[in-house]
Amino acid sequence: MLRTEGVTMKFGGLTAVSELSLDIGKGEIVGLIGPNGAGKTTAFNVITGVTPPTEGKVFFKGEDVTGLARHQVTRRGMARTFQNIRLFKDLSVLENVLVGCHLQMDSGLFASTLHLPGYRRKDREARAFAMELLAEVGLAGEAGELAVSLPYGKQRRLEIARALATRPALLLLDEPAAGMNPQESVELMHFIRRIRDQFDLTILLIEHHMQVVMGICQKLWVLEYGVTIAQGDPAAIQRDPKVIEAYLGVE
Ligand SMILES: Nc1ncnc2c1ncn2[C@@H]1O[C@H](COP(=O)(O)OP(=O)(O)OP(=O)(O)O)[C@@H](O)[C@H]1O
Repeated sequence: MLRTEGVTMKFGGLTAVSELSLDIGKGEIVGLIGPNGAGKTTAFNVITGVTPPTEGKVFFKGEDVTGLARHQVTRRGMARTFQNIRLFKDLSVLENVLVGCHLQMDSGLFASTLHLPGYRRKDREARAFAMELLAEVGLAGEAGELAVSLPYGKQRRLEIARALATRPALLLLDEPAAGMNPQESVELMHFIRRIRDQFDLTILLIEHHMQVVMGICQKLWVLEYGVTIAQGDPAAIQRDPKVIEAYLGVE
């Protein structure tokens, strides 16, 4: 589903990501972990087309998507959430999800401005789909409220619903458990597994919360200063001396 070949990202003299080679199969839940500043978010930015890599290639569903713009990557079925929640604060919960739906709709500005019949039908369908997604993430009752009025955990779910609205095959989650208590984290694990099954997703997540990482990821890549220091299943990673020293030891 997703493969990167020797992806390197340099900012001036700093190598934020060095020769990262990921290989993620359809339906897998995979974790990208490492201490602060290890290059995880930079890797997400390269994969999702925010910045082209300095070197290396990104393949998505077998296609070379290196250097494509963000909207082109979205169209091909990749969606993400952000470490710092990025919702449209002045829009309602429903409208936030509709933004995601419209990113995937192919009617142009012309049709939408003139409110042509085809557009109106698509708009109705988008609203129905958005309401379905809100029901899935447990926010149907809050559809008309302002996004900013939701408590933190619900804003995270809304961000995921908006990402799902683009009908992705691959979902990238940047620290989905950030700021959650242990009970919320357990619920989040069930939630992530459920949406993976229900929406036929492949999931790549960045997470510091070890209980979540070890609980749901089938495979892990561990970065330190941009370098991949370990890769494998959670049990092997937990035993890896380099990982213990670099990361788990300081938890
Ligand atoms: N646009 C940029 N310009 C210059 N340096 C950058 C830029 N983006 C990231 N960096 C640097 O690249 C390194 C990796 O940062 P990145 O945010 O990818 O790490 P991270 O693993 O996501 O960290 P965290 O867990 O704190 O989010 C850091 O040293 C950071 O300061």
